[in-house]
Amino acid sequence: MTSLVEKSKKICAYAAVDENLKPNHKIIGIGSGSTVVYIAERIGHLPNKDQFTCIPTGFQSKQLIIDNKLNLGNLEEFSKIDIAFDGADEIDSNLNCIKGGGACLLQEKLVADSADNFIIVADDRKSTGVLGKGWKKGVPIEVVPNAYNKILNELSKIGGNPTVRPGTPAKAGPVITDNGNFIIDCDFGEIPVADVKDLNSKIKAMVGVVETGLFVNMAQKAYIGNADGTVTTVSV
Ligand SMILES: O=C(CO)[C@H](O)[C@H](O)COP(=O)(O)O
Repeated sequence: MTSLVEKSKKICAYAAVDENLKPNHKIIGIGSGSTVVYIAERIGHLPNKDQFTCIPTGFQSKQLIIDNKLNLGNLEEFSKIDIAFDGADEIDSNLNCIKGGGACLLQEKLVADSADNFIIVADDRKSTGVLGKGWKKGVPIEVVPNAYNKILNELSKIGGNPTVRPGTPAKAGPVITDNGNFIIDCDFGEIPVADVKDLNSKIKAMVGVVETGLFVNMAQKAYIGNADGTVTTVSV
């Protein structure tokens, strides 16, 4: 039986596609995770699906595009994306997000940054208003492998509690991203909305950091699927 959470992922994803994908859109960014599965599914059901080229944010995303028989593109060829849809691990009241729970944050941020419209889809557990309130695993940070120890020290110095994400039990040693890097998850406790941008800049300034999972002022809209079957839309 489909769980309420799964249903809420589906309704928000379907609503996001139905209300935002326009006839003039040609290039679509497809994010990663379990909620965007329904984004690809919905686009795959459209009679005009052949008019779109979809840009993936990682291995799983690429498979979603292929499985739904959508046209697959890449950022090298299409550097300007009309609209991108993605999930989130947590969303604050300004639509800043923590992303990277699935270790795809670098490609996700590249696609979001290239998109004219960036739409978040998530079930209502993710919309807490303050980053770090519900998502307790920390901010995902992609780092060059041989810099991890240096960056662990630097993150501790700015008040974080960092750990290298383990690949166990599937793999001994750290998770390796689609880009061949490590992920550090760094808990900063609750991050006030006014502090998110500054924290992101501090982490980005550390040499060896490739990208952070803090998506600051990137999303224009979020579609939140509620357990009662309704969808809440938030815009900035
Ligand atoms: O950032 C991500 C992957 O890196 C995902 O978008 C995020 O983890 C949300 O996933 P889900 O829709 O399964 O909750």
